[in-house]
Amino acid sequence: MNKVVEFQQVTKAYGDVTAVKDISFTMEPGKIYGLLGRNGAGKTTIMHMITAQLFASSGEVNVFGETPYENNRVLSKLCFIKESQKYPDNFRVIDVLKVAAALYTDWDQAYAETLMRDFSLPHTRRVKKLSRGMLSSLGIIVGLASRAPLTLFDEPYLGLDAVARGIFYDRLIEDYAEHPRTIILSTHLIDEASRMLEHVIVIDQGKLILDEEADSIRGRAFTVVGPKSSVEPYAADREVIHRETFGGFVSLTVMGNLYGDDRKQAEALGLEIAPVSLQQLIVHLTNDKSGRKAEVAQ
Ligand SMILES: Nc1ncnc2c1ncn2[C@@H]1O[C@H](COP(=O)(O)OP(=O)(O)OP(=O)(O)O)[C@@H](O)[C@H]1O
Repeated sequence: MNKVVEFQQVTKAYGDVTAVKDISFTMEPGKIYGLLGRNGAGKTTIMHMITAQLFASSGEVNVFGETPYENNRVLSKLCFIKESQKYPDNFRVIDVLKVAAALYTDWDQAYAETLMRDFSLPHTRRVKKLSRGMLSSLGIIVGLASRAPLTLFDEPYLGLDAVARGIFYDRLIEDYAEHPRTIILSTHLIDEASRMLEHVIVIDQGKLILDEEADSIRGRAFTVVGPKSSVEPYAADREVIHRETFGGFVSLTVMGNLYGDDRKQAEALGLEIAPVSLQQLIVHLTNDKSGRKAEVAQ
C-alpha cells in the first residue's frame, strides 16, 4: 500500500538541542493517527517536517511518496492546523474561509457553513477580536472543511470548552466515515480523543517509543474489580499498573490479554472486568520504555 508519510532515521537538531532522534515510522492512507507525548517531546517538530516547514538534520522524509520541500504536488494535499495560527490583522472570519476555499482543492463550502453554525462562529467578526476558543474553532472548521488527504491538527483546542471539543470529535468521526483521509492529531487529552484514534505514535524525549494500533494497545490490559479476597490472589503473579481500594473491594488494572485466558480466569473467580483507558496504558508503557517516571497526559 502507498504510504502517506514515511520517516526513515530522521533526526532534527536545533543547535545543540536534538528535538527528534533517529525516528522511523510510516503512516497509511485512511487512518486517524494520534501523535502523543509530553511537552517538548518533539511532536510539533515532526509535524513541521511533514509539512516542509523544517528540514530534517539527517534521514529521509517522504510524504505521498515524495519529498515535501517546495513540492506543490505534495503540499496541495496537506492542511496543517497549528495551535496558534496567525492571521493578517484586518482579516474577518469570512476572509479566512475565502482564502481556505481558494487554497484547498477539496474544500467544501457548504460543510464549512454547517460547521460555522455548529460552533456558533460569527462570519463578519475580525479574527483578532475572537476569543481564544473561537479562534480554535475557526482552525477546526478550516481543517475539517479542507478535506485535505492529509490533515494535521497540532493541539487544536486551546481554550475550547468540553462541549465544543465534543462537537469537534463527533464531526470529525462523521465526516471521516464519509470522506476517509489521513488525519494526524497531536494532543495531551488522550482519554478524550482516544475513541477516534486508530493508531498511536508516542514520542518521548525525541524518541519513538510506541507505534501501534490503538485496539491492540487497549487489549494489553484491563481492570478487575471484586472483593479483596478474590482480587489479591488473582493479581499475585501479575503486573499491576494501578490499584484502588474502597471498603472491602479492590479495583486493579493488570497487564494481560483482555481477549484471552487472563480474562477467563478473572471471570471464573467472579471478578468484574472493565476495559482500561488508553491514557493509563500509555502512561504505563511510557514509564517502561523510557526508564523514567513519565506522565504523558497533563
Ligand atoms: N526553534 C527552536 N529552537 C530551539 N529549540 C527548539 C525550537 N523548537 C523546538 N525546540 C525544542 O525542541 C524540543 C521539541 O519541541 P516540540 O515543539 O517539537 O515539542 P512538542 O512535543 O510539540 O511539545 P508541546 O506538546 O509542548 O507542544 C523541545 O525541547 C523544544 O524546546
